[in-house]
Amino acid sequence: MASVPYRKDFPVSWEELHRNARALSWRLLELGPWKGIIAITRGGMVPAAILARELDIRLIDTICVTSYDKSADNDGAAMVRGDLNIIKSVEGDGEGMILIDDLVDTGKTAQCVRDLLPKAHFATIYAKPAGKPLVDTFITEVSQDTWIRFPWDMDYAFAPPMADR
Ligand SMILES: O=P(O)(O)OC[C@H]1O[C@H](OP(=O)(O)OP(=O)(O)O)[C@H](O)[C@@H]1O
Ligand SMILES: Nc1nc2[nH]cnc2c(=O)[nH]1
Ligand SMILES: [Mg+2]
Repeated sequence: MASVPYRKDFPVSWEELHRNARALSWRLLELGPWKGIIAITRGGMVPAAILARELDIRLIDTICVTSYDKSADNDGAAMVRGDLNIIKSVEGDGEGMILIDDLVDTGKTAQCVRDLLPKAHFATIYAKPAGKPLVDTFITEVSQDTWIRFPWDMDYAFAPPMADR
């Protein structure tokens, strides 16, 4: 699929993220029982912590991945996509495990981790259309041309009046 330019900015607050992660927990609670959670670093770690609390899961593992070339600049939306690199994987096929990430965009990360852990239940908070078919459970769909800004990537800053923008 040809890459889609990001035209819209979608800032997410801590409160909104927490609410969505709890909504995801409700859905997953109905689908359990679960043996544990595998968080896809780094974006999957905060959702994993919230799921673990709500589902009373103590077994949390990580699959450690880098995908975007951080050399372009520090703004994710402007970053150049690089090859996916698995720094650390998980033993087994993922059976009984929730595999969690913050979002699925092109589906490149999802495809890679699904190939490694084919029996895991892959869940995300946000999904864009290109990656949506690879996700078993997600909460909120956003358009392909939207860049989601997570609370851990943002700081409080002055916003100029709309008339001045
Ligand atoms: O569907 P894709 O196009 O593969 O994009 C989705 C992935 O991109 C982001 O991670 P990123 O690689 O930016 O790293 P991070 O989680 O460490 O921030 C996000 O957390 C997903 O893991
Ligand atoms: N923060 C963030 N990272 C991404 N990686 C791929 N798509 C996105 C996105 O929309 N937001
Ligand atoms: Mg990620």
